Amino acid sequence: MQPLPNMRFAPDLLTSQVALVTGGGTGMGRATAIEMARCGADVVVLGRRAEPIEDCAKIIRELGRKAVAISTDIRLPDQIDSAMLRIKDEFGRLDILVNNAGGQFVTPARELNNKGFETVIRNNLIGSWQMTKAVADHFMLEHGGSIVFVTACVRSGLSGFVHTAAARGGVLAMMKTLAFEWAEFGIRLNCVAPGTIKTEGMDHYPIDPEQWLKLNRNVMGHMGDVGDISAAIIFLSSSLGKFVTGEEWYIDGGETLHLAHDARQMIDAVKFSRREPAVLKK
Ligand SMILES: CCCCC/C=C/C(=O)SCCNC(=O)CCNC(=O)[C@H](O)C(C)(C)COP(=O)(O)OP(=O)(O)OC[C@H]1O[C@@H](n2cnc3c(N)ncnc32)[C@H](O)[C@@H]1OP(=O)(O)O
Ligand SMILES: NC(=O)C1=CN([C@@H]2O[C@H](COP(=O)(O)OP(=O)(O)OC[C@H]3O[C@@H](n4cnc5c(N)ncnc54)[C@H](OP(=O)(O)O)[C@@H]3O)[C@@H](O)[C@H]2O)C=CC1
Repeated sequence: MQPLPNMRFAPDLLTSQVALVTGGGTGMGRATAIEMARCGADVVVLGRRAEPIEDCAKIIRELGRKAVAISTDIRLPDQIDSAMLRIKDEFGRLDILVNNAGGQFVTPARELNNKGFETVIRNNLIGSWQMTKAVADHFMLEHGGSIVFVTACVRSGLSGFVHTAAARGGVLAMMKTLAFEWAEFGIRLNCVAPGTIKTEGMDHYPIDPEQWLKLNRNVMGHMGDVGDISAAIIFLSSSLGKFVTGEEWYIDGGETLHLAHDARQMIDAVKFSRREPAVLKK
């Protein structure tokens, strides 16, 4: 597990709020769940494996907040319904949903079969929809709330990840649609799109952090940390973001600035091309 980032917000920012973080046992979800508790929220930590979510809930309880860990697969509606009933029972309300759970694998599109594509769509798009709809039906259409989706930087596609590019693009369009439809119920929805963030999730990828840096070319020259993402999520979830809805926020260390043309290269191509282009050599 990574060390926790320093506290960034006022300790009463989320007082009286109940938050649910999917994928809350590890990585960015864990950091967000714990930071929300430090800001005064009670927290539901959700994920499939019991151990990481229980561990996170224990840390939150040690901070003096109420926390429950609920083992749930966001792809399974029956499990989601049970989770909602448990939350109603334990807390009576839910003010914040962070749709952070997700994952994918790297593959060229030509080698991806239909089952693999559907697997990632089910996890990263349909899972987020099911959680969002359940939370709205059970809680937020009645008393309002805030929903943040953790997506990815897919504005220009994402080579090697066609499945997740499609899923995250779908989440963005869904989020904007719901932000319009549900504004009248006091529900705000936004996306946070991380660039390359150092988490245990990265261990699933066949590449070390130094290689990642060469590939993603962010202008800061280092990976982000979980606190960079939790800070953005908490800003949007809390009263600090009360006038923000339907937005997508790239937290990527300037990774996507490379989409722009660098005219300095006309003057001195060698001096200014500081990094290798992100082309995977065969
Ligand atoms: C967004 C891009 C930015 C770059 C960096 C991003 C980093 C992160 O997001 S890190 C944090 C997220 N964590 C992960 O990504 C975790 C790693 N991935 C997974 O755990 C899994 O791949 C999964 C969650 C996406 C799917 O798991 P599961 O539902 O258990 O699916 P199966 O393993 O049963 O596979 C079903 C089906 O999918 C195809 N498939 C799975 N893995 C691969 C693979 N490595 N290569 C090609 N195809 C794969 C395949 O069709 C599988 O069916 P079978 O062949 O019958 O097993
Ligand atoms: N790290 C990065 O650079 C980037 C990450 N992202 C996305 O950000 C999010 C957080 O990633 P990160 O913290 O790095 O990685 P992690 O792998 O640490 O977090 C993913 C979490 O999601 C949970 N999860 C996955 N599938 C399901 C499911 N079907 N039901 C319930 N929980 C599930 C996992 O727990 P369990 O397996 O126990 O269910 C795990 O705790 C993910 O959606 C990821 O794809 C996007 C861009 C870049």
